[in-house]
Amino acid sequence: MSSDLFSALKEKVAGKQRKIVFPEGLDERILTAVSRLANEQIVAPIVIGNEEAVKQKASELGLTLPNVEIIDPHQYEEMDELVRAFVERRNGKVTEEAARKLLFDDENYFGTMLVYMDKAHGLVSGAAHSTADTVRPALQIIKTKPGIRKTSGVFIMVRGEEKYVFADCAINIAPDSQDLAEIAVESANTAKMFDIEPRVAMLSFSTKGSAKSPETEKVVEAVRLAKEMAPDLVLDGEFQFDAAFVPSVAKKKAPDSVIQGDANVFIFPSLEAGNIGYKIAQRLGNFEAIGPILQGLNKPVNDLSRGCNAEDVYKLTLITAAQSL
Ligand SMILES: CC(C)(COP(=O)(O)OP(=O)(O)OC[C@H]1O[C@@H](n2cnc3c(N)ncnc32)[C@H](O)[C@@H]1OP(=O)(O)O)[C@@H](O)C(=O)NCCC(=O)NCCS
Ligand SMILES: CC(=O)OP(=O)(O)O
Repeated sequence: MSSDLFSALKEKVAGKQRKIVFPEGLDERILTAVSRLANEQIVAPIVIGNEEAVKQKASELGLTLPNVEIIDPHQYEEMDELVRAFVERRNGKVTEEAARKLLFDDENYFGTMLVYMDKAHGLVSGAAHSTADTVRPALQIIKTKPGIRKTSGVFIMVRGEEKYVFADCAINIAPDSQDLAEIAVESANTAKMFDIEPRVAMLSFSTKGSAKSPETEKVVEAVRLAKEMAPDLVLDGEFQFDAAFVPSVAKKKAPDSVIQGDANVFIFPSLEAGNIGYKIAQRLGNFEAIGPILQGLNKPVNDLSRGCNAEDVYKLTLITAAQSL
């Protein structure tokens, strides 16, 4: 199923020559994926780094980089233009001197500015940087789409024929009810991009009032808000995971719900739950975890897990290119 999913994405982006920036030019996994993408002519990669060092590393790895653009921030002729635009975008929050230093020293800020300035269509980073360092430039510069308050990160969890969406597993540490409702609606939209007809479960440690606490009430309110935001969406909660996923348990715990153990989009109540939950499914349940895919940004920027391999980089790049169309 995972290979079907990616053949469809490949077909979608092939020939479109989407320019995707890779700030981590010296990472072996990144270079391996870039070489494959360039040789297959699926995207037009832009690698950030010292040209000689990147070429040397590629040659040590036995990789070719046909038609790969390598940009060294220290040699970049349009740096002044980037600095001016960055200062203007940050609107008083960064001085010219600090902006110049960030763009020279931090490849994620530099790469994100290339996307913001329409010199590239999307960015993939995070193989060697924490999520915070990878996404902060995007939150500050690219920002969220009109009508969306918060960006969030979903994983597509794939095992054989099974496909599920888990969110938020990457960004919002302590989402409130409004955040959770927005994450649910956005995740349902992302699910459709992967041919998943969304059936959304808002998760908790309680099912339909079996426990009451500020944590469970937060999810109950999120369900109410999400139904208001997207009345046609199949969505319910609050559910424990078994009530959302196992039909016989749903019959006992939530017999009147529209979800009868057949949810496929799972919204976790906190980042602790979401990040731990996806890694357990990945490492104990043998699910392939594709993502995190950031949703709600004006332009696609995606963050890899530092535990990724070259195949993960390749796949997240296909998703990034598809998001940019
Ligand atoms: C995402 C994260 C880095 C943002 O934290 P931060 O850098 O301290 O952010 P700040 O609160 O200083 O905000 C920086 C900017 O980002 C914006 N921002 C913060 N969170 C945002 C969100 N979820 N969506 C959109 N914008 C957001 C702020 O509005 C602010 O914009 P401004 O400077 O233009 O006013 C932080 O929430 C975080 O570390 N999350 C957990 C990441 C993680 O480790 N995940 C697990 C591994 S995947
Ligand atoms: C998504 C995620 O958990 O990223 P990392 O493993 O890099 O912290």
